[in-house]
Amino acid sequence: MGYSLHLAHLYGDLLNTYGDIGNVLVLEYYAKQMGIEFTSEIVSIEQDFDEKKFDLAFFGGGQDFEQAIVSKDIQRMKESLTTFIEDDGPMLAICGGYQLLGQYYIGAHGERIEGIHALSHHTESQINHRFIGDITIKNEETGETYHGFENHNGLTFLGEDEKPLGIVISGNGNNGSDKTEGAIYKNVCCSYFHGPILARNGLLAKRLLLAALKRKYPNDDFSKQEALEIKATY
Ligand SMILES: NC(=O)CC[C@H](N)C(=O)O
Repeated sequence: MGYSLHLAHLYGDLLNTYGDIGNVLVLEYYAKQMGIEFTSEIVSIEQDFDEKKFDLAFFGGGQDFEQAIVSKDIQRMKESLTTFIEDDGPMLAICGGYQLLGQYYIGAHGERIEGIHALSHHTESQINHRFIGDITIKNEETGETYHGFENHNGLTFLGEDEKPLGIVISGNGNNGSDKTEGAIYKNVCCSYFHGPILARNGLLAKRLLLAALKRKYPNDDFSKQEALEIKATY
């Protein structure tokens, strides 16, 4: 049987800090090795997100200026994106995208940039400071270590129903104080990692692809795809 996955690249023309689009290329790269036909399309300003059309979604990072534009437009998609997430749709959200899935983000000039409230975290602002540099974290459940580069003003605080993507080994992470980095809620995976995150952490790409396959083809056996070996690339 031939497998296919179709990805929504949310605001891919506006939010693409440090080549976040590379995450889509990496998903395509591993999908090919797993025998999956992989396609993607950008869903942006004034377009609709049809939750039945997509098997996974990617939402990249951006600067406050672009984020404010996206914040206004994305409220139209609040319902369909929330339905997708609650229905176990796999999604990867980075930095600005991560912030916009949550309650709100206070920008560098104190402005409130509204999120879609699909996830329970919220993001405050640092005063005249950014977290910039290399970062390493470890996911406590899988034991996997992830490497990346962070550059953000926002200080994110997780909600009670969210788990961190990892515990900070070196670097700052969500807020520099509670040792958490990123968020996991259902099949949504959020992080401040640029790099792009999946180019340096192929195991995470594999997890997202497997989640999408299992959700779309619930009766199939994916042990062959699970066996795909991914070499460390960081
Ligand atoms: N790199 C980003 O996506 C940055 C997100 C946001 N503008 C911040 O500074 O926190």
